[in-house]
Amino acid sequence: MEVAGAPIRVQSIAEKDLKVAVPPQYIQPQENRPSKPSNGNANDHKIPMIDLGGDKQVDILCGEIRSACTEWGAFHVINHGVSISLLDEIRKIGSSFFEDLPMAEKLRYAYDSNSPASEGYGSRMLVASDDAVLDWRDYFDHHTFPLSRRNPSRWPHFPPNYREVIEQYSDEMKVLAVKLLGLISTSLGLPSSYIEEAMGEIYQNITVSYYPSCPQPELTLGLQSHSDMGFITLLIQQNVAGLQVSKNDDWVTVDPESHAIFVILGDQTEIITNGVYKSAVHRAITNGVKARLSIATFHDPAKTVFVSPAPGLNPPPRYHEVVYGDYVSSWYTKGPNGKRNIDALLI
Ligand SMILES: O=C(O)CCC(=O)C(=O)O
Ligand SMILES: [Fe+2]
Repeated sequence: MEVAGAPIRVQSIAEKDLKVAVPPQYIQPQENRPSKPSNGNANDHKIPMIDLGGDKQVDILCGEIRSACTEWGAFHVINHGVSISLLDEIRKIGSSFFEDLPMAEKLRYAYDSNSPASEGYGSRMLVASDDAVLDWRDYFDHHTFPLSRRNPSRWPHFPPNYREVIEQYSDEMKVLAVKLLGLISTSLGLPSSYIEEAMGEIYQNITVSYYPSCPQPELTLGLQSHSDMGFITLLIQQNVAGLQVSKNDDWVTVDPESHAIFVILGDQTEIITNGVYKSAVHRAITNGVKARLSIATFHDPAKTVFVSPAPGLNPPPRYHEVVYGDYVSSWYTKGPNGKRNIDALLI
């Protein structure tokens, strides 16, 4: 945890005269360091791109979703219904907050280091213990749904349209998330509202992550390997690559596609689909020359919701029922460590 009154952000480390070496807390053990990504042209390394627009038949669309979810647990979507200008706008206000505001101004929005997953500007979301290796990342987390959690006065006041853009983006991403959860349910022969109803009220967070350029990208990670805890994450990147998805013991780089939205299945989707669809293990690497920006929109259930495999799907049940709040607590105490948390639920 941070020392009160002395918050450290990766951006301030990167801007000091540390041009040649990163502080030791950021150096990953050998086995976690990013080796050369093999992102060849082989078909099994091509992340699916699904077109949601047009008048494609639902069974064709669901076939594409099923194959992407089975093989990857992640896929790009285009013609998703969110305007491209809104994607551009949120990328713009996100980088402006990190790059145009002085550190002292940004720190006025610092998250509460005593409460895990609190809203605001931080750098240590996934740190389970004091000796954990640190991610080369700063972020701003916004609580956006349910509306009772949404309080734009806690978000940046610069650039002036920042809060308005986040609100609009939040609303549009929720619509897309519900649509995708419907298609995912249908693609498994479940009623289209199955997952949405099992989730109950949707809890949505938007995390803008900023990865300053790093003097030793070969030794560090922007974000350690993990799967997301909730149901579905919708992610966009700016033009610098860095997100990687694990596939057959290899890391595949996700190309930043400016018009597309990247869909990542979380652990609760793996549980409810009884493992037919697996959550995607992913991480972010750093860049030696350029800073990188991503915006991830998470969709989770309330902490009191029980999640269990849909009856009759791929029997017998392979996961224990879990109370979502317990799952989150275990994640924050033990750290993500790949998929260790969901593995603990395997029957
Ligand atoms: O920066 C990225 O592309 C990954 C972000 C991510 O995986 C997360 O915030 O959970
Ligand atoms: Fe993630």
